[in-house]
Amino acid sequence: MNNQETIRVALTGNPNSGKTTLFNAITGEIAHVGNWSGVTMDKKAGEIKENLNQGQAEVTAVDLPGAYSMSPFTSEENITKEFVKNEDPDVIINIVDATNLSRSLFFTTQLLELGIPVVVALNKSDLIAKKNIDLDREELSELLGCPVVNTVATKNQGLEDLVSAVHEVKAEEQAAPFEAGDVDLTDRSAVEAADKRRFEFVKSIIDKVETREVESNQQTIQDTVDRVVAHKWLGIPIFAVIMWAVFSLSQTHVGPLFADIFVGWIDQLNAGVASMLGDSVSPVLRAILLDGIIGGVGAVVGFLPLIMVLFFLLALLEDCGYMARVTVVMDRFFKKVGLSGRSIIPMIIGTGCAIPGVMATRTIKDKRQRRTTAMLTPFMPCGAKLPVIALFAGAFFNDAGWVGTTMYFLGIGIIIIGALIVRKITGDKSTRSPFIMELPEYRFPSIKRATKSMASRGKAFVIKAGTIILICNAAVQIMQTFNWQFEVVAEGAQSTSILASIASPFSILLIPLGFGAWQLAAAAITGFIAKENVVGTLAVVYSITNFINPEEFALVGDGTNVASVMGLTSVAALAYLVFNLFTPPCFAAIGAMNAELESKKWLWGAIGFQFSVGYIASFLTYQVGTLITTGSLGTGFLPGLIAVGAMMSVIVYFMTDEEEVQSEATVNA
Ligand SMILES: Nc1nc2c(ncn2[C@@H]2O[C@H](COP(=O)(O)OP(=O)(O)OP(=O)(O)O)[C@@H](O)[C@H]2O)c(=O)[nH]1
Ligand SMILES: [Mg+2]
Repeated sequence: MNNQETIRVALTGNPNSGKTTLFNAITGEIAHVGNWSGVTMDKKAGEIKENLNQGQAEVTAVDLPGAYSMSPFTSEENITKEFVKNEDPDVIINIVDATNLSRSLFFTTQLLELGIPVVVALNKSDLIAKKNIDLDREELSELLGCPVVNTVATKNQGLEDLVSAVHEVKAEEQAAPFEAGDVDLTDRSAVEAADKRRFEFVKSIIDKVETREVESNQQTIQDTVDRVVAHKWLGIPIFAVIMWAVFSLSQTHVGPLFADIFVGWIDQLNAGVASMLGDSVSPVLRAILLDGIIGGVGAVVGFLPLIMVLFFLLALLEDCGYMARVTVVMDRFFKKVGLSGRSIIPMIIGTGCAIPGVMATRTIKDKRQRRTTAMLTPFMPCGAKLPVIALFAGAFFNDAGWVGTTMYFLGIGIIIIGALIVRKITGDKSTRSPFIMELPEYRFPSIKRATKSMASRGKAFVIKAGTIILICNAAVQIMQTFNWQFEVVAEGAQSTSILASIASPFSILLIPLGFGAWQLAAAAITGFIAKENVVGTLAVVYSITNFINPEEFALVGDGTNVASVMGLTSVAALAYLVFNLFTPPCFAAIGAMNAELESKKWLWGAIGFQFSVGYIASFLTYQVGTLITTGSLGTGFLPGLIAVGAMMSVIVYFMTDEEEVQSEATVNA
């Protein structure tokens, strides 16, 4: 083999076997790892680190989505299948979960039939002893006819051996231990018969190389925990309590301590720039710089510590294996409303950011389920919405942890109702594909992994604040400073500014929701560019530089003036929060929806639906809330009722539209 050439290595294996972890370990990249199946959606390439490679030919590794077999099943498995078949890698590293051999070797034997040299990485080999499994690695290597290397990807163990095995086999001929022979792939029963023979072959290997003790103590404990945590009813209140704890910790206890320091810095920066500018610059420019850019961005960035604490805690929950249990609890409800259990993963990813969440719907085979999931995923409150939640919980509700928790559960509730409505609209003809979520073992969560996950999300947040949020705040400040004749608006005549005149017509629509002020409408509108903008714009339009009170070590609470400046009742504030969280997501997420929905009709339907849902939920929050707290209905009840009624009738009209159902039926026929 020519030493100058690059060797292309494909990393393949079952979902959750540790492909991405291994990929990161050998290349030094930082692709996303998650403790459940289906995390990687697309292939990703990277160079293997020098020190592992001992000066041999360069090696490019490609991380692929997990697959159980070579037969096309869902689209992410297709990526794997197509890559292996078309791109003809020089070597395949098959990552096998050493604790789950019986499920993995089926795919391994298929890979060995391709005529491409294979190296098996027996990953997670640290867990073998813990689970009282005995594996004869040499025997396995003999029976498969390919090198088998023990690895622990999380601890960088076995990587040198793995890479040198790759160099050893790269030009080797390997004989497949099992040949399926010529199978007519269109003949279902022939394929099934071939699969059966393969399973028997795999079983014969397992019998020879593996001995398992029946059930370890640890597994029994794990089962007991699962019986409670993943219980069909108990699981929900447990989830609620855990989310509440996460919000309370990040928002009331730990987060504000860091936020305080942060806000101190922003204050200093503001003062520093102010004195630097002196009186030399015009007051308009001064306002744009200090109030618009530093004030607006600072108001958003001030929430960064809170969000990082929250992300850290969520990463811990994911890493210890708890989040996978939540999917089991939710699966029951999702199946009932015509979604697949697979829909849960996009939604959990969506709690970080709706864009990768929507993209993750690609793993759903059924088109209708995929589209429904893509249009409903943005209802999960994403990271960008957290500052908005934090601001309103702080300013109006004394940092209560229930505010965030309620928003999460409201999101889940809307998704379930939304799924029902979409099913009714499209007519449910699809078969329910079975969803097997392999529950990962509980384990002690890694502080390091959680820190990394937090840091990468924090970094994305800061980059966004320094770019798009900054530009928006500057624009908002300018539009607020000038009127259409480009004259500086006078004190007291703020309603003549460009911003006010654009936002005012919209604010009329918002009167029945309890917040018909142009400032609030403007913040909601900029929120469509990025949801953090809601906070930034509010800071600019109300000239509040900090939402976090440095003196009190806390978010703005009772004592401060944010609530009174906005002139909202608590109920109206809650309605405003609901409106911002549950109307359509930011434009970037809408772009992702467009890509996954693959239909303009679905896209506009989805946006219309999201807007109606947000409006109706907000209307109900304000009107019912006002009725309960004051004994009478809020302002604009009647026009609001008419608007809500109109939206609902459009939805109901589509739900009962026979033609729609028929066209679906012909497609299925
Ligand atoms: N104990 C142990 N855990 C591991 C090891 N390698 C990976 N893991 C864990 O296994 C889980 C799955 O890892 P990923 O790298 O995301 O798995 P993947 O194969 O890329 O999964 P998909 O992309 O979903 O197909 C993560 O929680 C890892 O921390 C290992 O060697 N030992
Ligand atoms: Mg992966």
